[in-house]
Amino acid sequence: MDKAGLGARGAALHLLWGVLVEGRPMPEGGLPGLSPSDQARARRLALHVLRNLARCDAVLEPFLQKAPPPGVLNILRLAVAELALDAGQAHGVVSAAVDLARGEKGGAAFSGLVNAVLRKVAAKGDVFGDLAAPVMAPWLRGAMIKTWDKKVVQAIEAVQALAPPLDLTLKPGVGVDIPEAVALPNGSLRLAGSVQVSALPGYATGDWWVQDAAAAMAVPLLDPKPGEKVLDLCAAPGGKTMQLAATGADVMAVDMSPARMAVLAENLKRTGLTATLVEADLRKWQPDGLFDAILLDAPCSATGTLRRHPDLPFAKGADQVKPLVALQADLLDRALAWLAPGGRLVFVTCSLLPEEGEKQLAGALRRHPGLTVERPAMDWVEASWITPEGGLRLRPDHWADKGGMDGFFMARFRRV
Ligand SMILES: C[S@@+](CC[C@H](N)C(=O)[O-])C[C@H]1O[C@@H](n2cnc3c(N)ncnc32)[C@H](O)[C@@H]1O
Repeated sequence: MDKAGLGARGAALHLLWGVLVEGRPMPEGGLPGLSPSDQARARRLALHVLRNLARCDAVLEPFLQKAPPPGVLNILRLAVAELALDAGQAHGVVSAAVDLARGEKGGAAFSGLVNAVLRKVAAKGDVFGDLAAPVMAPWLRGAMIKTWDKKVVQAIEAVQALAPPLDLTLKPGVGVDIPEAVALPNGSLRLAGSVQVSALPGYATGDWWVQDAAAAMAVPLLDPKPGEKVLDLCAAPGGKTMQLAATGADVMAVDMSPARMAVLAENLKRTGLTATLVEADLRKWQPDGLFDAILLDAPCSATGTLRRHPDLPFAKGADQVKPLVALQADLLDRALAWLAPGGRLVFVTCSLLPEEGEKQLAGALRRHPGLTVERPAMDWVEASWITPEGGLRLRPDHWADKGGMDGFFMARFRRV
C-alpha cells in the first residue's frame, strides 16, 4: 500500500462514483495499477459505504449546511465508513480525505470543510453509535413487507448491514486445516473478516472453493449419484458445477457468458475436477439426449445477495424483475423437457422475491401436469425453511447467530 493509502481510497471513490452517480454495478474484474491487497481494500471500503450509505449520511448531516458536490460527499462518506468499520486500517483517514479532496476536480475549495467535519466525526469515537441498520431500497422493502412481517424484514436488514463471512465448500474426502474456520451444519467452512483467499491452506491444491453456505445447499437437494448424467444450466462461474463433479456424476455445464465460462474452466483446473463445458444461450440450445438430474441456477434479481453486492439496488430497479421472471419460467420449461422419465430438476434463484421463487414453483406445477415437488430431506435443513409446497426458502437472517446466509429459493421437481 502507498504510505497514505491514497491508491486504495482513490480506487474506492472511483467504484463509488460508478455506482452512486452513474448507476452502474461494481465491476467484477481487477482494479488496474493496484496491488492485490490494495484492490481488496478498495473494494472493501466501497462496500462498507454502500452497505451503510444511510448511516454515513446521517453521521455527516449535522455538520453539513448543504450537500457538497458528489465527489466530495463520497470522500466524506468513505472516511466516515472507514472510521466506523475499518478501525485497524484507519490511520490517517482525515488527512487522506483532505488530500483526496484537494485532488478532486473542484474539490480543493472543500478541503477545509472535509478536514473540519471529519475531525469532529473522528472525535465522536463510536461513529455509527446506535443508528439503526440501513433499510432496503423502497421497491424491495415494500415487496419484502408484503411477503414477511416487519420483524423478519428488519432481521434481514440487520444481516445485510454486516460484511459477510467467507464460506468455503470442501471437496469431499479432503482434510482442510484452517484453525480459524468454523464448520457449519451443512459442511461449509466459515471464516469471519477479510481474508486473502489465495493465501489460505488448500487453495493451491484445490481442496475447496468459495461459495456461500446457502448456495452450497442446491447440490445436496439435487443429490446426484456417481455416474448419473447431470446437466448444470447457468453454470458459471461454477461453484455448483464443482460440487456436482465432485460427486462422481457425469456433468455437462452450460452458460452463455464466455468470460464467466473462462473462470469456470480455471476453477475446474485448480480443483482437478472435470465437466463437459458448453458455451450457449439456453433459449436456443438443445442437448442431444436426456438427463437423470438437472440443476437450473437461473439468472435473477440477486436480491438475496445484497450483503455481498450492496451496489445492486443502485443499478437495478423493480422494472428489471419482470423480464427475469419470464426468462426463468422459459428456461425452466425448456429444462424440464430435457429430463429423462423419473428424472429430477432443482430450480434455484438467489432472490428474496416470491415471483422468482415460490411463484415460479406454483407456475411450473400449473403448466406441467405430472410434475411433483420433493421436500428437502437434508437433516441440517430447519423445518421452518421449507414452504408449504415443499420449496426451500433460505433467508439472510437464517443462521443469523452464525453470520447469516445469502437469500435463495430452491425447489426439487420430479418428472413422473
Ligand atoms: C446465478 S448465475 C450462475 C451461478 C453458477 N451456477 C454458480 O454456482 O457459480 C447465472 C448465470 O446464468 C447465465 N445466463 C443468463 N442467461 C443465460 C442464457 N440465456 N443462457 C445461458 N446462460 C445464461 C449467466 O451468464 C450467469 O453465469
